[in-house]
Amino acid sequence: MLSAKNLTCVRNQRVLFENLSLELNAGQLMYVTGPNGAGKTTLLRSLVGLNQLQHGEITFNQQNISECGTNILFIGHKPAINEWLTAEQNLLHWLSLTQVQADSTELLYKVGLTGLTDVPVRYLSAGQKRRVALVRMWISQAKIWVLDEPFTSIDHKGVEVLTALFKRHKENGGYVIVTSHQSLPESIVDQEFKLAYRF
Ligand SMILES: Nc1ncnc2c1ncn2[C@@H]1O[C@H](COP(=O)(O)OP(=O)(O)OP(=O)(O)O)[C@@H](O)[C@H]1O
Repeated sequence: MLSAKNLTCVRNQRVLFENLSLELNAGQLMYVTGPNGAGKTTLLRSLVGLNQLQHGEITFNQQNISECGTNILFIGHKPAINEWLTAEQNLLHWLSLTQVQADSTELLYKVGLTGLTDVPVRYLSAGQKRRVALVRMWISQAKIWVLDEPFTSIDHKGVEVLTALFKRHKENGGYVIVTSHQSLPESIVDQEFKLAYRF
């Protein structure tokens, strides 16, 4: 179980959230919603230990989240990709950091990036760049996926592909925490967490 207890975060003298607690079980997806500036990104970064909190504790199966690095896949809303390299070169780099054996051509086909072998990422469209960033979901062995706005710039077909991937991850006992300003299919959402804007 992923558990967060009594999280408090203050930014620029504004309390974003206070005594916030949540729990997510294996095989569940949590959809974090809220207006611009409410603190969704801050909450997601906090959940994976990338953000300093004023107060609170986050554990995964009773272990502090800071000790669970290999079990977490975090994809932020800014694509953490090297734009001077091609999609395949980025993918090969990520593969080299894992024990996963995978065919890069097949993976790029799965994410809809076929035929862009020689194109540096900086020349790709916004949606194609997003797809490069998201390819990490296909090679990840992490149980916990924390995804900030994964659907931004992604077309209808791409959203369907991602939704199917979330479903498969859940069926395999994975955890998914996702923010989106687009609505998610109800069938894959187990919990909606509404973050209010605090003044
Ligand atoms: N490191 C930081 N230093 C100062 N202020 C910050 C920092 N990180 C976030 N904030 C502020 O915290 C607030 C919440 O930001 P956050 O990005 O978490 O919101 P959000 O709900 O994800 O918004 P959006 O829907 O627009 O993406 C914003 O007012 C932002 O300026």
